[in-house]
Amino acid sequence: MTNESPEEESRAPGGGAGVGMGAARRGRADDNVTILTSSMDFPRASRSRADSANDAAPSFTSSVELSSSSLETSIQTRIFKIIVIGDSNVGKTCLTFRFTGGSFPDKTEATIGVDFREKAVEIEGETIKVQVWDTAGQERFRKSMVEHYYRNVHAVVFVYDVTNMASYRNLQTWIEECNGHRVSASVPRVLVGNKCDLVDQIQVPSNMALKFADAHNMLLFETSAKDPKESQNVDSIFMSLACRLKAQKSLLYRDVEREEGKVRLSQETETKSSCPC
Ligand SMILES: Nc1nc2c(ncn2[C@@H]2O[C@H](COP(=O)(O)OP(=O)(O)OP(=O)(O)O)[C@@H](O)[C@H]2O)c(=O)[nH]1
Repeated sequence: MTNESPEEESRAPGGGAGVGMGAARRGRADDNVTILTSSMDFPRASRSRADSANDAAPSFTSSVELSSSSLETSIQTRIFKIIVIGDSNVGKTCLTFRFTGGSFPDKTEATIGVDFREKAVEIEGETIKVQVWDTAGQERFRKSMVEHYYRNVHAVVFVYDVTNMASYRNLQTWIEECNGHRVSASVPRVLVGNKCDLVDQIQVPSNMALKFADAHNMLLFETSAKDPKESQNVDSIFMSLACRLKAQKSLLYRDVEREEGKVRLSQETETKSSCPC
């Protein structure tokens, strides 16, 4: 299956990985992509209890219950699960907040376990729910949850802080953790350098990050969850993944049809080429 090699599709237009406060992606006017609802912030019981990692488990359970209560909607609407991974304090919560809520949170606390946020978007006429899992960066708040993060994941966003070289160096560890949980190579991954608004404090040069992204077949986004001018670029991180996932699924449908001996491509496959992402 051609789109089972995300490496090719992950390149920014023009061949190389995209970089530079989203310049490569800004030109992609989302003509075929509409954000339908502002956001849905799932109950965040986990934030109020910082005592132990085990406290995170009830929070997860309550979110699962919420999901099953909206089963009817889920049957009609595809859900893409995207997890956001990286060191503590790199801005994972702020990025997910910016995408799902359109704003920068006044105050954040360390994520305990996981927070879920969801946003409905329309891509080529199909409504898709992008479910973002904002994971804890601190080891002590991750322990009991890691298996849940990676289960049935559709895409992964690796985040580092451009003003913190250690957070960049640690990316290798996060990638190893991801691979260690048997996340398939066909699961799209992107790299995000956050806090680009702090121009005087940048420690991670773009070309270094670009090489790393290239070596791992990832698209690179350098952006800022804080800078409102970057909000479209933050949206592009998640929308590019949603578009790729939609395209992948379309090809899967096509392959099923082939197996059944049908030659004609499904309509969804035919519309793939018009996806702006
Ligand atoms: N200047 C600047 N600060 C940011 C940006 N994004 C996040 N921050 C700040 O960085 C700090 C950490 O942000 P979080 O989003 O909570 O970090 P996190 O990666 O979710 O941290 P954990 O939950 O511990 O894993 C907060 O003080 C944010 O206000 C950004 O783009 N620019």
